[in-house]
Amino acid sequence: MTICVLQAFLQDGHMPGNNYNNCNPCTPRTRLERLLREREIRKSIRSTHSNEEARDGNRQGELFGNDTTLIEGENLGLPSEEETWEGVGARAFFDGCEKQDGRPSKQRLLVVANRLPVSAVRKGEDSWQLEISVGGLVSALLGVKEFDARWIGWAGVNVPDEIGQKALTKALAEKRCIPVFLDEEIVHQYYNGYCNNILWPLFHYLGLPQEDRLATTRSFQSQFDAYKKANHMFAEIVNQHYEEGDVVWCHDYHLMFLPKCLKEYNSNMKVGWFLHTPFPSSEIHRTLPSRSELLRSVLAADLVGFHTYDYARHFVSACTRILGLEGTPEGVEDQGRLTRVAAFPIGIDSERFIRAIELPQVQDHIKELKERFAGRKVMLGVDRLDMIKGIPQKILAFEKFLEENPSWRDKVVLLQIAVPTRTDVPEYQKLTSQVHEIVGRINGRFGTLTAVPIHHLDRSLDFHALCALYAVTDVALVTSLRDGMNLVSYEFVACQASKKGVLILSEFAGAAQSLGAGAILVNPWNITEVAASIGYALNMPADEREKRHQHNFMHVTTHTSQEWAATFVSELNDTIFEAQLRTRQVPPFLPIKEAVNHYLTSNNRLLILGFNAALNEPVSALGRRGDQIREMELKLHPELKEPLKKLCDDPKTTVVVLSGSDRSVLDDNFGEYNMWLAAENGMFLRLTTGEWMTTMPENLNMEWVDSVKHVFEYFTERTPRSHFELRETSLLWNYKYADIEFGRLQARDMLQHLWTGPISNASVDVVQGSRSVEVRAVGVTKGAAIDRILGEIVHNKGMKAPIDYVLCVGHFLPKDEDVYTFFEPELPCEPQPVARAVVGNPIMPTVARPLTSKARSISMRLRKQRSFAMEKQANNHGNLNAWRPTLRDRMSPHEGSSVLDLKGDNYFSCAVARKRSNARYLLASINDVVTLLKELSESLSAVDGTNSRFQW
Ligand SMILES: O=P(O)(O)OC[C@H]1O[C@H](O[C@H]2O[C@H](CO)[C@@H](O)[C@H](O)[C@H]2O)[C@H](O)[C@@H](O)[C@@H]1O
Ligand SMILES: O=c1ccn([C@@H]2O[C@H](COP(=O)(O)OP(=O)(O)O)[C@@H](O)[C@H]2O)c(=O)[nH]1
Repeated sequence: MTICVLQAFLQDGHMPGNNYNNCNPCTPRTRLERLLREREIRKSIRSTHSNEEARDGNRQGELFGNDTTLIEGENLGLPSEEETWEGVGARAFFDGCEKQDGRPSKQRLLVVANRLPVSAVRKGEDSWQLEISVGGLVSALLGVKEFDARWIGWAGVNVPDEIGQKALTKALAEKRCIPVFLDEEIVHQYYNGYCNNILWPLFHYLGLPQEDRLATTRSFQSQFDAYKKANHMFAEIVNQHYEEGDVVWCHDYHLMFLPKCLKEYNSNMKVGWFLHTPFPSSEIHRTLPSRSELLRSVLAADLVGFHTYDYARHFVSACTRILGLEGTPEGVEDQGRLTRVAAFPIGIDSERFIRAIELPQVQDHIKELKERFAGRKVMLGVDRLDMIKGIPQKILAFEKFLEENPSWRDKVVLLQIAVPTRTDVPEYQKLTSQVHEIVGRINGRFGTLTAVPIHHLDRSLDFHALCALYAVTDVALVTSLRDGMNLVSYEFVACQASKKGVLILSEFAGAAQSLGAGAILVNPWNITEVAASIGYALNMPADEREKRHQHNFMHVTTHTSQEWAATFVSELNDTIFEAQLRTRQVPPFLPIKEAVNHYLTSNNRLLILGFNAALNEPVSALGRRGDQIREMELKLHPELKEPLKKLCDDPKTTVVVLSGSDRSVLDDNFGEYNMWLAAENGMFLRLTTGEWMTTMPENLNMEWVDSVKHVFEYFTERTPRSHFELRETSLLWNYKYADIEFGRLQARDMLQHLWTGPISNASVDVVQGSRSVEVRAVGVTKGAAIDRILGEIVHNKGMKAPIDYVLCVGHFLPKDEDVYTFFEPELPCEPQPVARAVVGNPIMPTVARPLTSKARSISMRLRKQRSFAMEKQANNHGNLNAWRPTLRDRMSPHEGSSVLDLKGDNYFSCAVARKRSNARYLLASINDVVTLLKELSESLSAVDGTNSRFQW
């Protein structure tokens, strides 16, 4: 559904379907407008659909098996092959998205999760019995019916033989399931080892196992290798079944590597990843040896989802702190690519539970239970037997309650369903014994000949028995030490329409964020508090129970699993739609070959190169800590030394390094080359064989320096690992080595002060970098300086032929991007007025000398030519496109010899590692700059000896 709507957007920018356009003519423009519109459509489809269902006699109830054992032909809630379409009433919304038979097609969805919704039990060489798997992930996804879904996963069993694999594949196909066959060794290392012994406890704040507690001979590394291998096996099966346009939805911590594998196979695949567990604070995640690799793999997805905002925030923070990437309110950005990160709280198929309570077999169960526990209040715990569920803590709190409230001892019973899980992992085996021991002790202590206070079951219940239990419960006790969401709490609420029992809920379960107002929230580690809450719940007056229940019931019935899945998929589609929009605004990558060819065929070339983040040595990925002294100095990339030398020595090439850095930094790095250095955004200029001179405008006001210095000192003192540079014409405060979040907060404060405080009236420009704040004299930009620099170069070289090739490469601040547009005829650009510098300026270096008058006159000529071009453009304002002046037009030699002779294709402006830019092209990283300059220099060697057309 969603994909059809969005595809139609992409094609013509209009919502498909006349009906829709008639009722609301506005076309959604923003992301939020689009998502709201989609939600409206979904609601409308759903209400039509449920009316039809009511008319047809409620089909959904039949879709779900009544027992945990399924025999062939029974359905799972996933529609069968024939049932891929429902909701005839939706047709109006699907014009242009119809199948050949006239029915709208549903969004195809590949759900990839470690565990299939069924586990297989072998009954013979080629016969299998399928049982519903237990766990929140399965329960939630079975409720999702709006998609043409297939489920890819492990069937929970080792099938070494081909006959068995074929038969199981066939049996699963009927349930729209596709198996991934993992052998025993992989399961042991990947599932029991890396997933359940490392990631699971870590993500639930239980820490990493000590290396000596990892299964004897198995090291962390071999488990991680198995994890990656298993993820590749999942990817292989996805690739086999993938069809263009499919949404691939990867689930959980088992498959953190999968998004990367899938994108490597097909970068156009729409990939979402959702985590069902908590994502811990970055301080916990950073203890994981494979922390960066896992984060990067997940970031390959288009959309990353979590149950709560907290988990999403932790993830973004881990990416910022561990990978050094940019976290934004939308997600995580890496070199212009955005991975959207958001919270999508899961829900349940509440209708299914509400309807189940009315079924005769459930009513029978309810009757039986009521009789069995007559005269006693029923307390209930339903959990997998997992250490995160806090079962021992729960039982101990119950013991404390009985101890302190003797009058309740024969009036209350705790039913604890503890579903065995991950039984091959030693920690889980230990937990089973521990729980048995505590239950035995308490029953021994408070039991009588005819009754015990705790009924503990080490098994799962079928759906109807579970619903009956939920319905007769007075107090549900969820004491998870950490829990991604906890659907048991939702299911309990859904089954309590008549009883309106009380929910005691751990504040460490994701569900606490949604059901917190109606439940009694507890800290499960505080046994005294939980015991007191039990007393409070058992004694709660009816009107309070009613109010609390209504609050929770409303949430559970509106935030369903259907809504959850539809929202996730809808956002995933929209994320891709937005990325496409963004891509259209992003310049293309530099065609290096073309740039080299034009370089070779030109006679007078000018290379303008930025330094910071364009030519410097990037910090190695492995050693990347970003906080060490050795990384703080700007150093020319070692691989650039040779090519740069060659380019500088070429008589037909002039190289200028144009940087914000001060003169000493440029002297240190480039002093040995035959090139021009333009320091402090072009305020100082020197040919490396000569002295520094200044191009600084004479009326530059620098009175603000002391006040700004004072502000920068203040923030530097209070922001560890930040530093500031006092340059001649600007001050730069840099926090790239500081704690990134703290640095950002400090920068916000600083900017606020600079923009609105006493300095706001000074003639300064405050320039915000990604991890810096710079204050410059007003009007100082690289673009403004280039005019004067060119004037000096042209004069100095006594240039005879015009410059017929310009390559301008840098990671420039947006403010300095006017350097790209300087050479562009189409874009307006205001050069700064040029005037002689004042040598006596308080912060002027004594060694710098002003521009020569000849250079100034050339620079003036350049500027005149520019305004002539712009005038021409302005005169054509009726039809701007009718006359587009080329640089040749602009620089036509009506004042003597021409300076520039650029056709559009001889000008290559290029932004490094930026997502949006006024440059014509992009280079992804410094490494690409290295490749480019190497190729240019090598091309010179290839044509060595042909330089006789020397034109200078
Ligand atoms: O498949 P198993 O290893 O036997 O484990 C069962 C599932 O446990 C986890 O469930 C989580 O998902 C629930 C729904 O989002 C959530 O409510 C709960 O808090 C989580 O613990 C696990 O994440 C699943 O992958 C397992 O299948
Ligand atoms: O005997 C049982 C006990 C539990 N469940 C289901 O197991 C899921 C547990 O999900 P939850 O989110 O609470 O925790 P998880 O086990 O996924 O960590 C719920 O949907 C329960 O209905 C079940 O089917 N049979």
